[in-house]
Amino acid sequence: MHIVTAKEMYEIDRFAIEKGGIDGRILMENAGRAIVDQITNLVDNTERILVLVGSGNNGGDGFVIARNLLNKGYEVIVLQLVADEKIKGDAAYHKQLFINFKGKIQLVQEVTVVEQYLSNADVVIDAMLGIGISGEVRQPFKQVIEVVNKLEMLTISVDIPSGVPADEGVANFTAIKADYTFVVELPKLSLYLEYCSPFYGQWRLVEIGLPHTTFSQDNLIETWNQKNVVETLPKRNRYSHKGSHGKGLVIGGSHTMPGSVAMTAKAALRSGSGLITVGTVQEAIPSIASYCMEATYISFLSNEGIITGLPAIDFSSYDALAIGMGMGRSESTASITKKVIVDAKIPILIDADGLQHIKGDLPLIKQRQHPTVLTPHPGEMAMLTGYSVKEILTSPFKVSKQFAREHGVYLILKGVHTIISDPNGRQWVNTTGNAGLAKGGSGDVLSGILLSMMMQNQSLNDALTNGCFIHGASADILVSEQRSKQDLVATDVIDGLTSVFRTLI
Ligand SMILES: NC(=O)C1=CN([C@@H]2O[C@H](COP(=O)(O)OP(=O)(O)OC[C@H]3O[C@@H](n4cnc5c(N)ncnc54)[C@H](O)[C@@H]3O)[C@@H](O)[C@H]2O)[C@H](O)CC1
Ligand SMILES: [K+]
Repeated sequence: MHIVTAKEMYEIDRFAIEKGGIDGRILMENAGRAIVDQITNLVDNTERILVLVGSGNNGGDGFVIARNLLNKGYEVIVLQLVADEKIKGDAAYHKQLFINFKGKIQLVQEVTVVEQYLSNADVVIDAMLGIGISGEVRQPFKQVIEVVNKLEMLTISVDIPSGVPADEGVANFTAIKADYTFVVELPKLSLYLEYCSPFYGQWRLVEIGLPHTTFSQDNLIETWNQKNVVETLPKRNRYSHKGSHGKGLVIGGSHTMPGSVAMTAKAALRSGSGLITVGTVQEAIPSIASYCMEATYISFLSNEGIITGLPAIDFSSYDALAIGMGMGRSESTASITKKVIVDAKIPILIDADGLQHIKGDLPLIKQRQHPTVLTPHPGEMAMLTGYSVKEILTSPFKVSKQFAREHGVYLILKGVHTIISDPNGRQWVNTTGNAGLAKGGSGDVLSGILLSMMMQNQSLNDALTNGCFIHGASADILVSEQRSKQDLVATDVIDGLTSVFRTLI
């Protein structure tokens, strides 16, 4: 499903009205009624409802909601926070309908008066500001937002919690902290920004009759969900053999960090790879092999438990490789990473310490004729780009698209909402995963799943989006059935893969 910016949402709206011929007042009616259907599941009609409306169409939705709740026997008051003349067009039409239906509207701009009304209500519907917000929230909205947040009453936002920007790039704002948000037709970008999404509370889309098209193909951002995985993940052929599912190489590990490559290898095997070989230091092989008996091993030259030399490897005998996990950050591991980037004429995934090593070698990556996948978390992304972590979290879509295009890489920016970008600038947001994954080793497991997916018979975009989905889905199933976010560890996520493959896909 497309994720839209405010500009794209307005384009779709304009298309529906101007080319499609649908009346904007009907869209507003549809929005309000669809949201009322949701509200009636949450609130019973003995509760007193206060609807806060602003000057735009978000306020217009508020009038439709108020009228339809009134029709259903709810006690509703609308507090209009702007002067009458500010309410125009479709919103004015629906305001008039509410009046005709004997609805009560109070024009209030004093925050103390708003506070009195709030103290006599059980539920507040926030229809102050929608996707049309620009700049900092002005008065009286700012104070009203602060009062609503302080009271901690059930708060339901229309389309977007008032004050939250629709798009990325705005780091500081004052906004309603909603319990529920009913998002009109398509998800807005800010739903997938970790500093904005908590404001939405629980959210759901409501359909109002708009087409799900976006017009600027340049900016395609989509969610990747179970339906997409089911459609794209290749089925295992009855007549396939181990060679049909990929032969992968994992390079990394050190004497003090054997677990990382062990988890990558095991996760790759548990996600369908045919054969996995681990290239690591001699000292680490016995412990890794006892955990991952299905893999084969290449012993790398080492000194004090750190890889120092790359043996002769025929990279062309592998379908893909992953490098960097637990490798350490020495000069020798840096030069090995560089050599692999140049010599291996196969798809490569670079993670963890490998990412630290490539900062100065990005031109080498651009020259590669085979795909390169980078899997940074925001801290590593900051290291690679020179932006601060805050800047990356404020504009993760823009920063990752720019980077993927500029360096010709597939980029997986890991986070609460992992963003997958391809070298053409297309982007997807993963929809699975939970806070239980914020632990050491999660990234190693993800790398293994991705390596495996890269070797199956699917496009690289599908492989990476499917891999991210499967990783998060394993954690989600575990947390809902046997583990908690507290005790979940990375190896559980490998064990949980079986539930994902058996039940979800
Ligand atoms: N197709 C759709 O998506 C539909 C959406 N609907 C709803 O309409 C809003 C968007 O409406 P719009 O009139 O464009 O903007 P807003 O209501 O969000 O607000 C504009 C309003 O607010 C004033 N304003 C702007 N910035 C600020 C600020 N910083 N502080 C205070 N006031 C501000 C501005 O002057 C305008 O008057 C969308 O979210 C949906 O809820 C339709 O109902 C159905 C179709
Ligand atoms: K709102």
